[in-house]
Amino acid sequence: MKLIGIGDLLIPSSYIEEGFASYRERGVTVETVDWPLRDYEELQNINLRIETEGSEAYDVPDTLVEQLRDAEILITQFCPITKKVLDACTKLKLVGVLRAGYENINVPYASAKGVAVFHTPGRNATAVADFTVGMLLAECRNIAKAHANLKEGRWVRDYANAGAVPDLEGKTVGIIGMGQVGVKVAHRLHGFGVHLLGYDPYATVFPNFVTQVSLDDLLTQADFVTLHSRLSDETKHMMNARAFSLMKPTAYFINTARAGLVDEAALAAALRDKQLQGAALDVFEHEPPAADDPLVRLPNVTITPHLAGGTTDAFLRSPVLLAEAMASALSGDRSSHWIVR
Ligand SMILES: NC(=O)c1ccc[n+]([C@@H]2O[C@H](COP(=O)([O-])OP(=O)(O)OC[C@H]3O[C@@H](n4cnc5c(N)ncnc54)[C@H](O)[C@@H]3O)[C@@H](O)[C@H]2O)c1
Ligand SMILES: O=C(O)[C@H](O)[C@H](O)COP(=O)(O)O
Repeated sequence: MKLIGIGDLLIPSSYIEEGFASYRERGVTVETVDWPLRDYEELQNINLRIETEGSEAYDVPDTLVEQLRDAEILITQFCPITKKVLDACTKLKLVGVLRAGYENINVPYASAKGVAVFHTPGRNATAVADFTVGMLLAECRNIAKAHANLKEGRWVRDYANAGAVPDLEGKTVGIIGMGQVGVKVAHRLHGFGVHLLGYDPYATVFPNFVTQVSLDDLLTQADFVTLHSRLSDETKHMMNARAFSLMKPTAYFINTARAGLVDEAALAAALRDKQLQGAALDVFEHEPPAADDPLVRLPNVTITPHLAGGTTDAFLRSPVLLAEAMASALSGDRSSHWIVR
């Protein structure tokens, strides 16, 4: 069997080779190629989504397709596996995507050809959970704003929340979405002595120190609301003007998940009108946001450029997790719950 991994800027070929090294002992030839992208900005500017069969925005270069032809197993992170790739790779049996999301894979077309697609849920949940706690503290304790000021030579000790700077201990944190990231955020914050509320209509198991509540109860009671659901038609703009109006005027909102979960205009209005104390955001509808975007300009917002999932450990771990998940499939087993169905 031949496995070909497509390395990119975030998960290079060497990480894929390392992650799948044990496959060599199982008689699999492991080769890698590089997706010819020049920089990370180019990656962000390519529309990687394959909405439906036949509507594929990205034309995989012919030179790359030629290098993939012999693959029986293809591993990719962001490189789209389009109809063109799937038609060219006539021996293909398995595709592994080094991400939780798989919108860059033409899953319906792969399935129709009998090719199983694996994904890697939770691969960077540790990274995002750590970062979320950092963002929460950064905003309510003005860490990033003070750092920026002092770097510019300004000794500023009062910020938008002057007179209302909180301790975490004893406060209430509401977690929306108790999946891979949400649960890890709960475990981290438990150590701060906060009361934890959780809302997730689909999660079956909540940690025993998280009280399961309705979304409205969470929004009304929490001093901090942190968002960790996945973006779907159902969750798009779940944080809208009504949701922000339910929150305490002293409360903070943190989003390290997806911008589409939030009505950004409603959030900016709530922050400007002091319906909310502050926000910390890692994700934006337009990345990068315009310099005059209110969420960039407002004084009660801490912002970062979509950094939450980006630890070296997460990038190194992704091929290892995927290799473990796909191992039983080498002998034809198609029962893994990491197969996209
Ligand atoms: N900023 C970054 O760098 C970065 C990196 C990785 C992941 N993410 C994002 O973080 C978020 C969480 O990722 P994850 O791995 O924990 O996903 P996950 O799929 O494990 O968890 C998502 C949870 O959302 C829940 N959910 C679905 N509909 C809901 C609703 N209507 N209300 C509340 N909860 C609902 C699901 O039941 C699930 O438990 C995702 O949006 C993901 O795209 C961001
Ligand atoms: O940076 C992120 O948000 C994610 O790591 C990236 O966009 C895709 O990762 P996924 O959630 O699909 O694993």
